Amino acid sequence: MDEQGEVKVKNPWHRPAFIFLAAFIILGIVIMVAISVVQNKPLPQKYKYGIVLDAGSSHTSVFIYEWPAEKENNTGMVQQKHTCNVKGKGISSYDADPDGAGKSLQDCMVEAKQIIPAHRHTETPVYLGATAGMRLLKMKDEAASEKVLTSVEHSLKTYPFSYQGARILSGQEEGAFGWITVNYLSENLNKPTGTLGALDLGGASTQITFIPQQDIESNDNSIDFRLYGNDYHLYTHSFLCYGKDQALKISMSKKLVSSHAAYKTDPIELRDPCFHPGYNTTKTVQSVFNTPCIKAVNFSSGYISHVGLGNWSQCQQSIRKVFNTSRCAYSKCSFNEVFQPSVDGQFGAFSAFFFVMNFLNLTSDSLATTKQKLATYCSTPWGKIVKNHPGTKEKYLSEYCFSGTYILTLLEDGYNFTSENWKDIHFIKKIRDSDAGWTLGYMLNLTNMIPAEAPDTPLMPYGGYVTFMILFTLFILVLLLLAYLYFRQSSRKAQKGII
Ligand SMILES: O=c1[nH]cnc2c1ncn2[C@@H]1O[C@H](COP(=O)(O)OP(=O)(O)O)[C@@H](O)[C@H]1O
Ligand SMILES: [Ca+2]
Repeated sequence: MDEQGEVKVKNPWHRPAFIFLAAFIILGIVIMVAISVVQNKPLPQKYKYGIVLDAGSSHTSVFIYEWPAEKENNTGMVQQKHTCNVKGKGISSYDADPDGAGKSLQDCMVEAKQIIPAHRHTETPVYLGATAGMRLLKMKDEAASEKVLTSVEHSLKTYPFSYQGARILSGQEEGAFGWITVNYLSENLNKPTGTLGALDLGGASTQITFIPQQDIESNDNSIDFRLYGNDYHLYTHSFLCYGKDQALKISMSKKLVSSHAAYKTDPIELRDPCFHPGYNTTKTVQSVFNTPCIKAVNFSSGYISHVGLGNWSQCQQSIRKVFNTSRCAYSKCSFNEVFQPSVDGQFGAFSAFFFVMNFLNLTSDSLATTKQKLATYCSTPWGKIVKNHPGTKEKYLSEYCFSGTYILTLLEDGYNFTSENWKDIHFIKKIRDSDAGWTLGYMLNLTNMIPAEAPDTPLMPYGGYVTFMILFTLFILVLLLLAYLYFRQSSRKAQKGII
């Protein structure tokens, strides 16, 4: 009994090393909890949806977009989930039958109902934006354009989605939203890298938008944005009547007006270098002159015999007459007295720029080679062209020589691209599986999905966070194990002392 009273048992819990170890563990747990709170990331991911109808001059397309609900303010998160092409022509062609415009959207809207999960329907916004076809109809017959818009509005309101409006976009909006789309999809907006200029060719108008190196001398052509904490000062212009379908009408009307034969023969003969040799089709005068882009003229006949000559250089000469480059009230102009700074940087050329150049296989050649190949293509007999492309719509097929030459002339003589910077034009349809065009930029803007300031970024990327948590947990387990071993050894020593 006395022996026991003499042995001093040292309490291992009071050793400084142990206190240090315990403090370390507590600190570790506190850090882990703090990071978990900051990094809190709910799973599984929920998706949201948005619908934009692109009511173009030639046709309407319905775009369905999808994005993770928690990440809507991060760049590059919205993706195109589905597109549906509305059967028939664009809504502006329903001027004499406005109800038909609304009805034409039915099939694609039913498809949208099937694609978007039902529980998301009521919160899914639907926007319809009409472009140059409706701008022209409004010029020609404002009441008719309003009836068409009312008809599509009634139709869109019958679906379970959240209808947000149907309106005609201005040319500046069309250009600016196209620019936002291509730069959002290329993830250029929150990085210090350069941006991509946007070239959009439609049927009734064409847009050019880019960040210029020099001052913008006309207010009409200037747009300012603040996106993700960066200021953007954009040059943009939309040429109404310079889409490829209207440009073809203008070009044909000029040929008809300048040809004496046009006033005498029946049908009027139009010998056209922009169509293939052997091409010979009867068209109505009305089909060329039915646009506010051309002044009405009286002819001897209501019919045109459109005869192809297949001469590329003559074709280009005739197209040059469509651009007026004689006067400019600014330091520089593109054409028709419109201010345009020198083109600068890389450009994405989409919509009909892509359709035409891709069909002609001219998306990656030098300017000189492009001209040579196009000249050969235009001189190819019509019969051979039809035989070589059995699946292609004859209207598109007959017009590719004109459209290709128009694109070249617009880019070189209109916008002043040269053989040096031709390689900076990238003919594109999609970027990361989403179509280049104004629709995505329009929706991002209206849903406030591009914040003016950069959103707060998490402390560390998700992968890094998971790795950190695993390593940290392992580290703490090892510390606990060491503490246990140390405690056991100390107790044993103490017990040996007792014995
Ligand atoms: O596969 C194709 N080959 C050639 N042209 C096409 C093809 N698909 C669409 N297009 C053309 O692209 C243009 C699209 O213009 P859109 O209808 O968007 O008019 P807008 O933008 O002037 O309102 C039209 O000229 C149409 O004919
Ligand atoms: Ca368009």
